[in-house]
Amino acid sequence: MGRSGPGGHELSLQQDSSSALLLNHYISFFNSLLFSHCPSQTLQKIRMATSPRQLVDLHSGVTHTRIGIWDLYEERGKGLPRRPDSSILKTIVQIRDNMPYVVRMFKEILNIRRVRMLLPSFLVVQVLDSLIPAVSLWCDGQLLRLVETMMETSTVDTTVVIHVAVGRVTCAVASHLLRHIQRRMEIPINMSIRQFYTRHVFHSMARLDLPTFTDSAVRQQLGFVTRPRNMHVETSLAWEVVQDLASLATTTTTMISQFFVLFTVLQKQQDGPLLMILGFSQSILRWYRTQSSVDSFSGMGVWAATTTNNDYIRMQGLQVLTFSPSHRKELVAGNLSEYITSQFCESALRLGDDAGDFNEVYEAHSMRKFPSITTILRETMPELPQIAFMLNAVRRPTTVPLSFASLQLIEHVSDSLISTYLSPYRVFNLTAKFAGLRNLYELKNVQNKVMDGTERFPGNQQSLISGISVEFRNVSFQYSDEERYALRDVSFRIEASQLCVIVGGNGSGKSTILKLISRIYDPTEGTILIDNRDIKTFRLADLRAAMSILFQDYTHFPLSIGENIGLGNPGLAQDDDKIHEAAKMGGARDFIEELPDGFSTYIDRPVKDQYANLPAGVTVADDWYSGVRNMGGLRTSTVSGLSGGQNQRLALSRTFMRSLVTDKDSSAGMLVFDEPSASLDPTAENDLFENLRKLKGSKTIIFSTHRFGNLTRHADLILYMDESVQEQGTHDELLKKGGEYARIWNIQAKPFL
Ligand SMILES: Nc1ncnc2c1ncn2[C@@H]1O[C@H](COP(=O)(O)OP(=O)(O)OP(=O)(O)O)[C@@H](O)[C@H]1O
Repeated sequence: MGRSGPGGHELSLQQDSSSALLLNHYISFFNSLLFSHCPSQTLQKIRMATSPRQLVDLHSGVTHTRIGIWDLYEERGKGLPRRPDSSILKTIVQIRDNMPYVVRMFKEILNIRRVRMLLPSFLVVQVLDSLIPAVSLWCDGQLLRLVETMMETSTVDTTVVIHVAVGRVTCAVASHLLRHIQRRMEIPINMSIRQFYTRHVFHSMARLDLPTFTDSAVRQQLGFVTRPRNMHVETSLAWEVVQDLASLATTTTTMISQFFVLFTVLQKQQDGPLLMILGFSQSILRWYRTQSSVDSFSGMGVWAATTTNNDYIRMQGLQVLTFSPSHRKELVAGNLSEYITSQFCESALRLGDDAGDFNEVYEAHSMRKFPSITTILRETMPELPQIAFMLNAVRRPTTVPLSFASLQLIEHVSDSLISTYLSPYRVFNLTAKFAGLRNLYELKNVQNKVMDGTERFPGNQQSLISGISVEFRNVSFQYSDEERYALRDVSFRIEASQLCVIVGGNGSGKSTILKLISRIYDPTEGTILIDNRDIKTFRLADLRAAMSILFQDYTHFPLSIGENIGLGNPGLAQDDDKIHEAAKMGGARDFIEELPDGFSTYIDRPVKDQYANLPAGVTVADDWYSGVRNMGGLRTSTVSGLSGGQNQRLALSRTFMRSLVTDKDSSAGMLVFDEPSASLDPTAENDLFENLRKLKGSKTIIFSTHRFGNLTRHADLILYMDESVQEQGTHDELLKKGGEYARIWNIQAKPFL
């Protein structure tokens, strides 16, 4: 367990391992009793696990501690700030900087009619509520006076007793009523504010392009603004700020009024000042005790923990494999259950019971140490005022009951005072919320990375009828944070109304070309020309309206099937006839019409029906709910999963929405398909190719695929990709060339022709 210099570390670990070998045989034996459901041969295979604990200096300042299966590395003395930007000065500066956003928020929410009507009344009710503790304290003070008179004269003043009783009951009833009224007003205020800011955030987010939306800094900004703030009630950030500020103001009112009452009550008491000092110092010492214990963990400084224990890592992996629904299909089909159970048991036995997650293991480890003298002293300090009180009581025993009651009263007030004003969390919380408000307002100023152009496209709408030309000139592209180039020095030209098929292996850059054509990204180097002009000069909205793109990783929107298709052309998204026509073109109409709600069916409805708490084992389909479900027309579920091919037909229908509805309405001059036929059955694939061949000559079609088949033979241009364009030409030219394209064609397509 001793320290050693660098290099001695591994050696001493091994020594410890061997000395623990015998012990672990016994551990394994006991474990075998525990894990009796594990196969017997498992037990024979068990090797020894050791949990040596060592403290070894790796290099100056960094210590390594072995805690069970975990390796903890600490850089002592290099304290991390307890919270980022936690200095008082920084906090004040942050609050000052963010104040304009808070003022703006107040102005805006007061423009909402319902809020303008309810918020002032809400604040008045809150202030009234905050005065109740002072009234209640006054009643307590009257009780103290009663005790005092009782001790002096041995009589009880019944009028005071009645006053106190009535006062207390009134306080309780008033408090309950005021809270009820607050809650009643709070819900509609919150709903109105939330609606207002949801619209604001929705607009700011919907306009973001892909590189900006996926940028980590933007995601952080979005996260703070959009994450659900409360598990049960979805409150808005703005409302939280209002609530926090109001609560700060009302707590201050409570404190001042309580102080005033306390002062009035105690000034008539002989040892009042002493009791004040004792009561407050007790609260401060108690606060200090809790603060110090909060400090102790962060006092560890910079640290990191890891485990290299294969058994532990594998056990975690096996648990995920077993409990996650996403692996269940393969687990069952692969007949894996017996194997993974035996593997899990083996690893569990080797590990023993002391392996757990780092926090648990660390806690167990730190509990072994005895508390230090300073910790014990710190724990006992809050008792000192009580001792002083008792010493004083010995001097004047007759005042004990009254002084004791007063002391309790003072402590109650001082405890809540200190926890309110000395709590750093409250201040930091408010500062963080102010910063969140700033993020919320700044969201609409986030600049998209793909800059918009200024020129209209096309200059003449009629020109789209004969397609769009595309040219890549020495284009290279790197995804952000990737070292590798996805495309390197790519050059080609597709003339207007040509059919171009891009082929190549996985990761060869086919999809990336399509993303650059639609300006999802801009090239890192080189230029893309559309109709002989730099693509960056055109307005993005025009460019995208002139193209119809089907991405490989097509997703369904959480909307109805009809709207999913309709959104292929937002201008016609409400036109049912066109949607049906597009569905027919995509080969989806027949199966959609068989669905329970036809084109109105949701594949995965974003709002779930609510049912009374289901007892274990009872499903929604059971009789209990049939009455309400039949009456309300509730369905057991939305459409349960579509096949891969049906999904692809929906995707094609969405693409056809823009391009093929009717020639008159069609605004797209270019159709771009990224591997659209992989899951289609042969008939559907054939229908698709027929449709595309018919369009040849009137629209530019770019089609990316792994499959060398019918379409490549009809292509005006084939690009064979592997990071850059390896071969290009027509089918016959490339076959004649006898390169990679010809080789793969011979393997893949020729035997079927
Ligand atoms: N969003 C991304 N972020 C980082 N790298 C990416 C991203 N998308 C693709 N890549 C990388 O860029 C390269 C080209 O990918 P691309 O998707 O263009 O290939 P592909 O030819 O379409 O492949 P496949 O046939 O498998 O669909 C690959 O190395 C891939 O890993």
